[in-house]
Order: sequence, then C-alpha cells, then structure tokens
Amino acid sequence: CAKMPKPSQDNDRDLTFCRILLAELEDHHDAWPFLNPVNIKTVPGYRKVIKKPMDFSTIREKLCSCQYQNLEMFIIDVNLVFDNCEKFNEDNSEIGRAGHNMRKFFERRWTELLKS
Ligand SMILES: Cc1ncccc1N[C@@H](C)c1ccc2c(c1)OCCCO2
Repeated sequence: CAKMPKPSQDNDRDLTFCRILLAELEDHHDAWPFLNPVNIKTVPGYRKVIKKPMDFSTIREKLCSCQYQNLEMFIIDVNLVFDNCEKFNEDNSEIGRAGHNMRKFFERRWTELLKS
C-alpha cells in the first residue's frame, strides 16, 4: 500500500532514544578514541583502509540536523564507528579494547531502552 508516514510519537521516541544513547556513548570512559574524526593526515594508512570514517561528533552533528530518518539509521552509524575500529586496530590494543568495550555497552543499553 502507499507508504504511510510513521506516527509522529514513534519518531519522537526514536529521536529521544538516539539522544539518550549518544549522550551516554560520549560520556563513557572509553569514548576518547571515538569522540572526534580520526585525523587522516596524522594516522598513516587510515584514509586507504577505512572507506567510511565515522565518529561520535559527526553522529551528533547528523542527529542535530535531522539526518537520521529513524533509529536504524542511527544504529548503522554507531556500528560503523566500532566496525572501523575493529578493522584498523588490533583487538589487544588500547584503542581496540576501547572499541570492544564501547560496542558491548552500546548493545546492552539500546536493548535495555527498547525493552523498557
Ligand atoms: C578510533 C581510531 N582508530 C584508529 C586510529 C585512531 C583512532 N582514534 C583517533 C582519535 C586517535 C586515537 C589515539 C591517538 C591518536 C588518534 O593520535 C595519535 C596519537 C596517539 O593517540
């Protein structure tokens, strides 16, 4: 049938979840490698290896400028941060471990929020 617009309260709920989740990611002890874009001039190889860089400040900018149609689009970008991290960093490294910790935290929190 014709694509019906989502009821606005669902959009409001999704937007609230994105705001809560992003604030908690930004405040996390292990967020430091992900707060701002990786400087591709100072990190050798990053530009070549990582096709779609993403970081929490870019997600914040997209959220504040209505670039996420829904919760799924937001979750795709957050997972991109962690997937890029796994691709570029050894699991047994400071940044690699931070990425695994952050992904575990994120998955637990959005599960809790969606089940609430
Ligand atoms: C997420 C990620 N993946 C791969 C490389 C870097 C990063 N994050 C950037 C922000 C970063 C973190 C640590 C750094 C760094 C830069 O600058 C060089 C000096 C040492 O410390």
